[in-house]
Amino acid sequence: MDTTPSTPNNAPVLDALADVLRKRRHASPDDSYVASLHYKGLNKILEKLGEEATETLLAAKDAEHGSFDERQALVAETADLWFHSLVMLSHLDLDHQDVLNELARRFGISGHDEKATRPQ
Ligand SMILES: N=c1c2ncn([C@@H]3O[C@H](COP(=O)(O)OP(=O)(O)OP(=O)(O)O)[C@@H](O)[C@H]3O)c2ncn1[C@@H]1O[C@H](COP(=O)(O)O)[C@@H](O)[C@H]1O
Repeated sequence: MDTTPSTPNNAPVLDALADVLRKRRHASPDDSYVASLHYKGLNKILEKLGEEATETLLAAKDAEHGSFDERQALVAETADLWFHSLVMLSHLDLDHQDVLNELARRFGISGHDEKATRPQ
């Protein structure tokens, strides 16, 4: 039985967001945060992504033995990280579907087994 998850339509928010991000490529940077990131370019997007990654790992440490609020803060930081990752992909003419396809391709392949097949 094929247990590979189907990617189409299992993430409607991501589909809708990717559409918005594409449309913001040529929008006015004064009217849109996403357009302002595209306008400033890849280095700015990567700087934001790095900041969000750091904020996420700090939030994860707080959440490890933390309160409900600290766990919610981790969810919010992770959403910021995902969002800025999606902006990066969009800036480079990629999107979440490319990543979901790669995860689907890997699905069910043990990381240990995959690593063992790599050239030495
Ligand atoms: N999901 C998001 C989203 N998540 C986070 N952010 C923004 O990401 C920014 C970065 O957060 P920070 O707290 O790091 O910002 P900051 O520290 O004030 O930033 P700096 O000025 O210091 O660089 C904030 O302005 C957040 O509002 C988002 N901005 C937009 N979206 C989505 O993108 C769509 C398009 O947004 P606009 O382009 O603004 O219309 C929206 O409808 C949403 O669906």
